[in-house]
Amino acid sequence: MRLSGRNLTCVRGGRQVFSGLDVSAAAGEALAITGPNGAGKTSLLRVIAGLLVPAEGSVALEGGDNELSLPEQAHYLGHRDALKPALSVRENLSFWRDFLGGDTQDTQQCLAAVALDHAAHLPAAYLSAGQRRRLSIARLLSVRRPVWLLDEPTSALDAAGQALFVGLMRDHLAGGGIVIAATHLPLGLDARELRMGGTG
Ligand SMILES: Nc1ncnc2c1ncn2[C@@H]1O[C@H](COP(=O)(O)OP(=O)(O)OP(=O)(O)O)[C@@H](O)[C@H]1O
Repeated sequence: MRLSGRNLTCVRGGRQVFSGLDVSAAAGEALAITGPNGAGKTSLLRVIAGLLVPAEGSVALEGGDNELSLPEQAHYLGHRDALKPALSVRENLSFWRDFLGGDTQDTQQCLAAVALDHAAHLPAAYLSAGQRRRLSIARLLSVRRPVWLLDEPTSALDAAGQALFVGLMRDHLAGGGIVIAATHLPLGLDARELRMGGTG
């Protein structure tokens, strides 16, 4: 399996954010997208996730499931944790698992994997920033998808949370998954780097 984007150009608000960009990652590989604020890291992730249409170029996943589109085979973990504050931790995760569908996993086990099982009954509104991030990470586990697109995934995580997440990324890579992460911090695992330049 290989994800490849060719000759990608992204225009936002009438301004070219990047152009002629190639990006690729093979099964079992982590790619760290780095660069200064405004370089276009989030924009690139959103193009790969199918949330932004590139002005030029295209992205494809070779060797994936031919019946599914790339966005259907990818998780996008953005800056903001997409949680419903009035729902409990468990209900939030169940919602995402049912919404995303496909190869679903046991909710309680996913919460245990991010050390949130003790808080399963709490409304998401009560969670700390780090706990909200852990719940978002549990979404990656609740439905198996080969491509993880992560925007600053370790923001708000404490040292234990970062170590836990590194372990989950390693497991995902060992299972033939792909990780593409926009980050200002080292990912904590072997990763190829794609450095994006600032455009001022
Ligand atoms: N909705 C939008 N409309 C217009 N311009 C936008 C929009 N979203 C982002 N941009 C612009 O696109 C450029 C790239 O933004 P992007 O968020 O991709 O950068 P980034 O590298 O992820 O930055 P950071 O490190 O600060 O997260 C910025 O100049 C930003 O102002």
